[in-house]
Amino acid sequence: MSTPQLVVHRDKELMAQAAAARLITKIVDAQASRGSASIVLTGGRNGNGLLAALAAAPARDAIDWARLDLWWGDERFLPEGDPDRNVTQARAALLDSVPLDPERVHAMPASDGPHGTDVEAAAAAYAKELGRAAGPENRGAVPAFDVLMLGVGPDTHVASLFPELPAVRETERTVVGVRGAPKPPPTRVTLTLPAIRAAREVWLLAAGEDKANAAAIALSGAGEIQAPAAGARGRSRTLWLLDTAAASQLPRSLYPPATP
Ligand SMILES: O=C(O)[C@H](O)[C@@H](O)[C@H](O)[C@H](O)COP(=O)(O)O
Repeated sequence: MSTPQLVVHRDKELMAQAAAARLITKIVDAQASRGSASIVLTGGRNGNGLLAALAAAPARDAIDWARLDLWWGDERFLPEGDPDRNVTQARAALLDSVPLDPERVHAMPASDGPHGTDVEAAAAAYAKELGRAAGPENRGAVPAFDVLMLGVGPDTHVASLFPELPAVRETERTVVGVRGAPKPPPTRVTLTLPAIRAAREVWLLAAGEDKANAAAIALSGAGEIQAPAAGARGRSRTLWLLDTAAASQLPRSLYPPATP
């Protein structure tokens, strides 16, 4: 697993624009080398801010939208179309305005879908969908996502992996249901750390003063059960994208980088 690298931007707007530019390049490169790209989206203000910046970026149409798979790191287990669902917000920010292949937009199940309110059945169905998309080189578990993005919560949660709750301790399953999440809504579906770590690159997004403590804890050697963001690592790259406010409490040894 890769060691985190940090990129600190002046403010959250610039962070969103720079991350969107970075994502366009990643997708175009993956499509050039492998024929298609697979990206895992995150909810939250920063994840949606990035999608809105991508929608406004002139270079966005360098992406071949029909050869892009979109997955989600977590979802609030609510009815289809609920404004609080991550997929609803992503559609409004970007997805509805680009020519994606609907078959390749892998939204997590809604609470009024085929599994009803059974969140574990919904999680198992998503795990199966991921398994179908995974090549044999990935042992059938999850695809080797090109980029998996995660917003970081003020309590160091990522996806719906909250400190000390059972989901963050999962070592076998790739997707689990969450009940009793400290942030509403309490019922959610989430990728687990093993699924997150299958990604080539993991990008953690943190902007604002309320993230400063979480970033400092997660980047200072905390354990992943207490600080889930600390366990979110990519196979070849782990990138923390921060604004100066979120970076303000990082240990001096991490930021600014030491000069040679
Ligand atoms: O499911 C949720 O309740 C949110 O999506 C949450 O997980 C969010 O991603 C982080 O708290 C970061 O949020 P911001 O990017 O809004 O700071």
